[in-house]
Amino acid sequence: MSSPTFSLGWGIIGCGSISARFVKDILLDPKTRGANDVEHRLVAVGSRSNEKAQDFLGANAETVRLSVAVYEKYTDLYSDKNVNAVYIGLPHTLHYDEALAAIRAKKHILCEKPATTNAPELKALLAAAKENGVFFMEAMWTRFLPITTEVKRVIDEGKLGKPVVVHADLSGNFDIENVSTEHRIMNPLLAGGAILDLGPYPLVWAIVALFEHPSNADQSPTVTSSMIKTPRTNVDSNTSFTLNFPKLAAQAVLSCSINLDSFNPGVVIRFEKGSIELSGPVYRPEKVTVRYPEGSVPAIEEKTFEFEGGGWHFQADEVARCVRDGKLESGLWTHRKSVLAMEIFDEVRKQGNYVLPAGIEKVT
Ligand SMILES: NC(=O)C1=CN([C@@H]2O[C@H](COP(=O)(O)OP(=O)(O)OC[C@H]3O[C@@H](n4cnc5c(N)ncnc54)[C@H](OP(=O)(O)O)[C@@H]3O)[C@@H](O)[C@H]2O)C=CC1
Ligand SMILES: O=C1OC[C@@H](O)[C@H](O)[C@H]1O
Repeated sequence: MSSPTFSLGWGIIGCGSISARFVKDILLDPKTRGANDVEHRLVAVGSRSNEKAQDFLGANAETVRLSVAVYEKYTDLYSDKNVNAVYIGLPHTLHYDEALAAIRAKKHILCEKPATTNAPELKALLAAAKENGVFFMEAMWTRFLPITTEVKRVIDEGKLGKPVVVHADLSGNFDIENVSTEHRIMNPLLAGGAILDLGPYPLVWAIVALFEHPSNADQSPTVTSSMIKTPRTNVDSNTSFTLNFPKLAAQAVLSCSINLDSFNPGVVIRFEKGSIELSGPVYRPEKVTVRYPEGSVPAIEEKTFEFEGGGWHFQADEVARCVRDGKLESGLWTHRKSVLAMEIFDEVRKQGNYVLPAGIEKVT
């Protein structure tokens, strides 16, 4: 007899752009992606504006047919007994306060990237999650894509030998000469700039290929970085950071920009005996090209990954499975990896002298 499907009730905080994409994905039938064991219910949304929440629900053909509670105060959503897990879709600087409030209300958490504004905030959140016995995961959706599982398979198979260098970039053109200085990408009060918004994606590929490598033995890399800031608001427009993994004798050369389009391939992982290239946006690559050592048959292998939806649902399935199984963290995107990411970003900001306005970092 097959096990019953586990159903997770979601409360969404913030009716902005990424929340809309996440909701659209979780309302797709999980069977379209081969997930027969979990399903998702949209139970409630929290927005500072009731009108905006109604528009948010009205914009999605699926949600108009559902009965979804709307809360104008985020804290009221945390008290809704029907909400099992809260998705935090707010600008970076609000992740800490809102996740903490939801944790204290005993809700499981999926929190957008970067998990917090700095590492001390994240460590405090994780301690609170542990104390309250709730699951917490940073929404690093790229780690849960089928293409990422394939990249791991190729690395683990060992035909390419040891990884030596990872090159990865994520750029996005936000028209920074003209966009409002209030926009979250420009506004220092919302920790704007490239490193915290786009940096998590080149970094995830360094974590997949190098940090997770068994020979790295869980060692944190050393960090060297450089930043250019936009004179309009002094947030970083272009940042490069290099990570050295001494145990592996391997390096990641990573970058992110908010004033350029992305380029292809955005990720190249070079090994002793071959390479892996990923094309398409580095947050959701579509094609993987593996170049095997000379004489291999085949010498080159290409695979394209397609699925229904945007790809944010795979991480939601992970949350549902972990909650079902009583886990407090994911085994794939662990607390350790989120803390590592925040520690790297803290160091990059320190070396680039990117100081956030007083009071923005709630724990220092
Ligand atoms: N995983 C992914 O692919 C992506 C992740 N992100 C991450 O998601 C987060 C949100 O980004 P995004 O959805 O693009 O941002 P948006 O600006 O589109 O939405 C953020 C929402 O937060 C709420 N909010 C509450 N307080 C504020 C405030 N002071 N200023 C602005 N908004 C506020 C608003 O919702 P309301 O008014 O309804 O309360 C707003 O709509 C970021 O941390 C970003 O890194 C972003 C894009 C893609
Ligand atoms: O997570 C993200 O991915 C895509 C980018 O355009 C966006 O700014 C960022 O937050």
